[in-house]
Amino acid sequence: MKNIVVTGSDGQLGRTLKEFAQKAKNTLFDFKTSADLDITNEQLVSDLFKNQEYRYCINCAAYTNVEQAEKNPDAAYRVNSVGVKNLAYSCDAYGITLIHISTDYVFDGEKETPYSVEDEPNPINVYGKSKLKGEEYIRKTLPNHFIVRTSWLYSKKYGHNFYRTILRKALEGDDLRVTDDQKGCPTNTETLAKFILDEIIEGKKPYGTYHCTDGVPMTWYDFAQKILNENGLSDKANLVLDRNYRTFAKRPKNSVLS
Ligand SMILES: NC(=O)C1=CN([C@@H]2O[C@H](COP(=O)(O)OP(=O)(O)OC[C@H]3O[C@@H](n4cnc5c(N)ncnc54)[C@H](O)[C@@H]3O)[C@@H](O)[C@H]2O)C=CC1
Repeated sequence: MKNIVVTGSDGQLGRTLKEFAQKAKNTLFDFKTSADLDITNEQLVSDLFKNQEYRYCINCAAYTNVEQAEKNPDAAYRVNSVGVKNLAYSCDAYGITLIHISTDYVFDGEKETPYSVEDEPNPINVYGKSKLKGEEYIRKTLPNHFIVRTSWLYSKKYGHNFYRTILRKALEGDDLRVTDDQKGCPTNTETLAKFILDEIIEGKKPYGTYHCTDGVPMTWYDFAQKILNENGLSDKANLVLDRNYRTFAKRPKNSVLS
């Protein structure tokens, strides 16, 4: 019987894993929301891991608001770096394998071709820097780890994400102003959840760093078009290419992961 704890289980990936967990055989899941377990609290993490016989920890907990992270870097580092360090230390102490999710935003976006796991990270915003620090703590302290970088993550059912926002605004009849100055691979949380459960845990992949995306590079504008097409809204919605769209945080121009 595999015993798996999922941290940050109230986010879009956590909720997708919860749905998939119902079908998993010979596996016991313990889903911890941010209210059940604050990963920034070292003592709480250690007490929980000491008293349970977990074999894996899937860390879905993160500070994911890229814009807010610029304004409140301490909060981002607390969760994405210190919180991850706490998990890595306790996983090491109690023989637990850590499956941690990271991001395409560890790269600066200057490369013309897709980023491979061997490419040198060089984040250009606080979110990316805080996530890279988390990766580094894991590599330093815990041999039995998987770091899975993904990109432009969305769920059709859960949470706040680009897919759901475009759909909602289109249905409300709002103008959709979207930029095309970044390229990445949108990734459904279902793809990532399957990769974690089927390939990493069941497939027994070797420890290390992996990239997992839906594999089709596009701009945000292309993605918006795809969402509208998929939902039969292309003719009704007013999608406008907005090259003046500015964000507070710098974003990599190309964050396509190989
Ligand atoms: N959303 C995206 O576009 C991308 C996300 N990722 C990564 O994928 C992973 C999953 O992301 P999502 O499901 O989209 O995020 P999300 O924002 O939907 O969920 C994150 C969860 O972490 C929880 N959390 C925050 N602080 C916590 C703390 N101190 N202790 C415990 N839980 C805490 C939140 O309550 C939330 O439920 C994250 O590691 C994220 O960095 C990577 C690339 C892109």
